Amino acid sequence: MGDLLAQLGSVLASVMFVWAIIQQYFPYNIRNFFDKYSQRFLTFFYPYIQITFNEFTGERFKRSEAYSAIETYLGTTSSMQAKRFKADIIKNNTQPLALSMDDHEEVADEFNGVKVYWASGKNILKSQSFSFYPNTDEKRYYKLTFHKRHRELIFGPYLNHVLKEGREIKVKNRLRKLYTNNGSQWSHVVFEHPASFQTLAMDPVKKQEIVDDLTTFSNAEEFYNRIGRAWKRGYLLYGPPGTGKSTMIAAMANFLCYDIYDLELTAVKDNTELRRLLIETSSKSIIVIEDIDCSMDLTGQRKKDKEEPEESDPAKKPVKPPENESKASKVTLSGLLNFVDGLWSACGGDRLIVFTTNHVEKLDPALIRRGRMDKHIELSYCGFEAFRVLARNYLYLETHDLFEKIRVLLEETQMTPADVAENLMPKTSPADVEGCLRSLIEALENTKEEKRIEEEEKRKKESAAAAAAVAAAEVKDEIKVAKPVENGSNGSI
Ligand SMILES: Nc1ncnc2c1ncn2[C@@H]1O[C@H](COP(=O)(O)OP(=O)(O)OP(=O)(O)O)[C@@H](O)[C@H]1O
Ligand SMILES: [Mg+2]
Repeated sequence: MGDLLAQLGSVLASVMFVWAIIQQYFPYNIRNFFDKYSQRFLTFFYPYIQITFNEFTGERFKRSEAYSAIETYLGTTSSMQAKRFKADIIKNNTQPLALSMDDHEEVADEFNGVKVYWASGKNILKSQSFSFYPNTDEKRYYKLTFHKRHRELIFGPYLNHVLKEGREIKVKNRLRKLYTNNGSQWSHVVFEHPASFQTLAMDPVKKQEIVDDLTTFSNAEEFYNRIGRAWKRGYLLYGPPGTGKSTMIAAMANFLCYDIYDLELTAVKDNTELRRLLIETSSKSIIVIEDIDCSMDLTGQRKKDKEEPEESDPAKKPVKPPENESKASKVTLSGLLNFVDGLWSACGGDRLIVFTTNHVEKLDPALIRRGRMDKHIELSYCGFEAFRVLARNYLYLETHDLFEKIRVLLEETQMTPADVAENLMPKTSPADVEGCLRSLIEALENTKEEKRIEEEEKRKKESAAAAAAVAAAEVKDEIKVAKPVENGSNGSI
């Protein structure tokens, strides 16, 4: 055995020596020829295919999108196999670190029962210039190896799967942003609102319906392409103040991992500026216009139209800004309609457009028709199920003897989730659970009493008005009865 190894060693040494001579002294053409045929010879016996994904392709400074998607994908796939990782901090609620496998690691992956191998590596190019701090030029790559009989599966579905998954994980891990417009420019901060659908207090059936709708929408790129519609969806959230409209938007953004563009319509000069702002929004984002009835006077346009006949198309008429606005915003209803579903609204990827309002009845029907605002969601006063979510969030409470009383009171009164939440907010540490529930009961009873007094006064006023009307009618009748007598007496004279 020892002899055999010694012989093998000497053969290898000879081959390497000959190869070194060839490299040194043979002209380039011959070397190339030799390379080509040795490769062919090898592939004849070697049944595996290899694909290399370089970190930088073409322009040196632009990182390859495929490389970074693969890096992210392998970060999750390799976490159970690789032994050395590179870690980067990401500020994400669920995961603080993004892992990717370190150089010269190899992991296996499986797709439809086919095994493939990913290896990471790097080429180091020596720097030509002399420096005390040698500047090595590292070129990283991933190498995918698989059997040639799976060529079609790997080139098509598998690589698509890797790139799609990688991009999706990347979107989830990135820091999300909250943009707002300062005139025609978007500026942003990091979006860190902690709201989620778990903490949102509303009827669970309705909540699940919204979650399902969002999930279906975010996965429906092919469907929207097939039916020939732009991949976007409009939500109208309406309800009294403090019922969770803004909170729901934050929950939607966290659920889908989308950025938020909070559009301040009164700061937009005209329709052109509005369109420019739209074009600058990125895909996978939620465009929000809060309190749409306050930011624009869209409401009375059709009515005012009759008073001001000079502009025949109501949609073209400039929107009147609130009275204290010195600069008139020339955004029109038609400009806004185009923003929501005109040709420009289709550029870029998936987008949600969300309007919120306290007065849905004031909005122009054209603005909120299906197709523009596909889903109308009413956020209303706190019901018992919504209360239970708040009790769980604020007091870690699943059930309590006082719940039944609260259920009855909630049915009899109208209190917003914001008010209920304020009463449940612990004022001591540890929380005085019973005290919080009693303070809520007291608040509910006060609201009930106020409502009763209000209704009684209303009833009194109504009955007083009715009595006054009856008295007036009686006086009228008396006059009518008296008149013929007067006439009769006059006639007789
Ligand atoms: N449904 C809800 N679930 C959980 N918290 C809620 C809910 N509604 C209101 N809140 C609480 O009340 C506060 C106000 O809610 P939010 O700002 O979402 O109301 P809104 O409907 O947007 O009101 P407005 O119409 O005045 O803008 C939030 O900070 C949130 O903590
Ligand atoms: Mg709000």
